[in-house]
Amino acid sequence: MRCDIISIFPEYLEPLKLSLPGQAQRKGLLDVAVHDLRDFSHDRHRTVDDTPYGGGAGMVMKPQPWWEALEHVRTLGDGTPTLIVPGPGGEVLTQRLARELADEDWLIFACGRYEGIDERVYEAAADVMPVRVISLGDYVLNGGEVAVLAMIEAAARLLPGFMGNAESLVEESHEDGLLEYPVYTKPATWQGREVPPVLLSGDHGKVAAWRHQQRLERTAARRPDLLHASSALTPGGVDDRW
Ligand SMILES: N#Cc1c(-c2ccc3ccn(Cc4ccncc4)c3c2)n[nH]c1N
Repeated sequence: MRCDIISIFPEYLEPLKLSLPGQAQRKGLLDVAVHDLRDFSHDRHRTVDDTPYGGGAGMVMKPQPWWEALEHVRTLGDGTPTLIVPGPGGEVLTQRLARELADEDWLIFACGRYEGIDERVYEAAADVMPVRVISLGDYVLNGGEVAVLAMIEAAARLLPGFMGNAESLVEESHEDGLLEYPVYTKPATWQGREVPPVLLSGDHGKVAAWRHQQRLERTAARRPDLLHASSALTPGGVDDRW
């Protein structure tokens, strides 16, 4: 998977060189390139924003730097990329959407700031590539960079060969519609608190049953909205909602 990210704060994306995304890049599973939007603004002050038509507070990101940046990035890869624009008005990122992103060969991420990007950029981009507006959730951020970090990590960890132990992906939260079970490690007693004895029993069937029950109870307590469609309620089922 190739990811090109356009931002006025390229340093915000430095964390992609660390941990899992960094490992994926070293494994050749993920190629990440970051581009400074200001490199595509040609006035003396490298301006990328201006006042909104129709009035109102804040500034809007100018179309010309964005279009020049997108056209430049499009020359860097093979085939047709999908443009992902983080925004509070987008479809909300879910595990299912993360899988869709992981299936893409080439993603361009447009990190907006201020009050957003001139709408004509979305229109012009949609003439030459698929465009998806994606939101992290129903709260407001100041820009798209944090969202892109989350989207790339959520997708990259699903790439075949990315996670050393693919089995660890199976019973994670949201993978089948249930939240994950509680986990414990040494020591067996800590501050007078015991690890549940079943986990020390060596009985894999009982451990599996206990863990499934814990997932059901946790989901009912914290995310009852997930319970209605979870395939995990019918063992062996597949939940295509995620
Ligand atoms: N993904 C995502 C997001 C964002 C988000 C993303 C990109 C930009 C660019 C600019 N802004 C600021 C802004 C613009 C318009 N309305 C409100 C705030 C952004 C917010 N907020 N909340 C999310 N879940």
